[in-house]
Amino acid sequence: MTARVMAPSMLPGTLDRLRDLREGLVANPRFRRWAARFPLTRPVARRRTRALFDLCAGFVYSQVLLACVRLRLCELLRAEGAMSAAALAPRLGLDEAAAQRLLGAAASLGLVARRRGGRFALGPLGAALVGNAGLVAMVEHHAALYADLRDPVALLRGEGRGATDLARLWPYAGEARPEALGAAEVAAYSTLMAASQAMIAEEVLDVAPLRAHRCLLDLGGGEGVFLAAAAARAPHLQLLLFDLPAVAERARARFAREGLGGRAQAIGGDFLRDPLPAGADLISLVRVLHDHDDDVALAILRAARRALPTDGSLLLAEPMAGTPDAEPAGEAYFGFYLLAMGQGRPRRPAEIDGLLRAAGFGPARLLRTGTPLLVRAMLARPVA
Ligand SMILES: CC(C)=CCC/C(C)=C/CC/C(C)=C/C=C/C(C)=C/C=C/C=C(C)/C=C/C=C(C)/C=C/C=C(C)/C=C/CC(C)(C)O
Ligand SMILES: C[S@@+](CC[C@H](N)C(=O)[O-])C[C@H]1O[C@@H](n2cnc3c(N)ncnc32)[C@H](O)[C@@H]1O
Repeated sequence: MTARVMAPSMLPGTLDRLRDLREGLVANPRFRRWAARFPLTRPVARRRTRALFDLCAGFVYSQVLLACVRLRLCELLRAEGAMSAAALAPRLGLDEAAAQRLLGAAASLGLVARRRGGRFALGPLGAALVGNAGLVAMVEHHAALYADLRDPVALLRGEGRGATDLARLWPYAGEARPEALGAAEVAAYSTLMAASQAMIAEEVLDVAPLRAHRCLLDLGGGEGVFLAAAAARAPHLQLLLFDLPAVAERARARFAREGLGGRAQAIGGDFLRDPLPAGADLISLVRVLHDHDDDVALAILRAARRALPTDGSLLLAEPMAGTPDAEPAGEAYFGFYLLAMGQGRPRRPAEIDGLLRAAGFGPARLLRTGTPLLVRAMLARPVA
């Protein structure tokens, strides 16, 4: 018998068949009982049981986190050092047994850490929460998402579309005339975006080609936190922001507060109907495209293309689907978040590239951001 080298094109199909065979075995309860006892398969069985348990229980873990955030537990431990449950209880407004229960749960999740003498200190994950106002604001606002996800199948079937808590938070979603939104309607989401922008602006600006451009237009730029961070890095850069009138007003106030009035201009309008300001040779779309269905996303990119000179660039930055090692963040978290919001979807870089080409851009380059789970970035140039 002659040995045959497997052609590379056969490999994926063969691997898929082997995986199907394995999952077919796991789907058999008798095999699962055997594999949990057999020494060679037991470690894998335990790992998978743990993974499935975490999937079942994830919403409880999130509520433990919410309790810690609401009670400002991590800030307290940071300020005062390790403390016992008895000492922490009155500071948290809990009785000692409840404090002990919360601290035990938080320790099991890495938010706090057990110390000698029954005391608790900051844990590795709790430490990363301290001073991260954007993350704390995100955790707090998950109360709305939590309510909307109560019946995920109804959500998938489009029942109650437009009547979710998240649709109320993001009133431009599904709104025919978003430019008519008033100051009170844009305040909550603009504040949330401004607080969480700090987490991603530096990641994006680390890879943005600011030095190669004269004037940056941030489309859907919110309150201007991204542009203010760009201004600090690139003193030569002129800055333009375009957003809904009530949001642009908030950006104007921020630019004035931060002494950027001379360099930064905020223009109000609807990027789907109004002409975009001229003069920018770099346009950024930060956390904007995934908010919109494909037809609208394409219209935004076409508007950006029309506003750019042929030697200009488009910088697109947002969390994306299919990010290696962060797949659930894109597909599960942002997929269901945007479903609850009522429009948009997370896209893979190749899908964004397809939209960019249809809008008149050349092939896009994926830039290497430091934390791709939080934000990825792509750069494209117009085709002449
Ligand atoms: C010091 C020694 C000796 C050793 C140290 C070991 C070591 C290297 C430790 C690492 C320490 C470190 C640097 C930790 C850093 C941790 C960080 C930065 C954690 C950050 C976590 C960020 C999270 C979890 C962010 C979550 C973001 C969310 C949920 C964002 C949601 C965004 C939404 C909903 C946006 C909505 C907008 C819309 C509508 C979709 O357009
Ligand atoms: C998810 S927020 C992102 C804000 C900011 N780029 C950031 O990352 O913090 C999307 C922004 O797009 C703006 N926006 C939505 N629809 C718009 C439209 N039709 N015209 C102009 N801006 C719009 C919203 O007001 C909001 O500020």
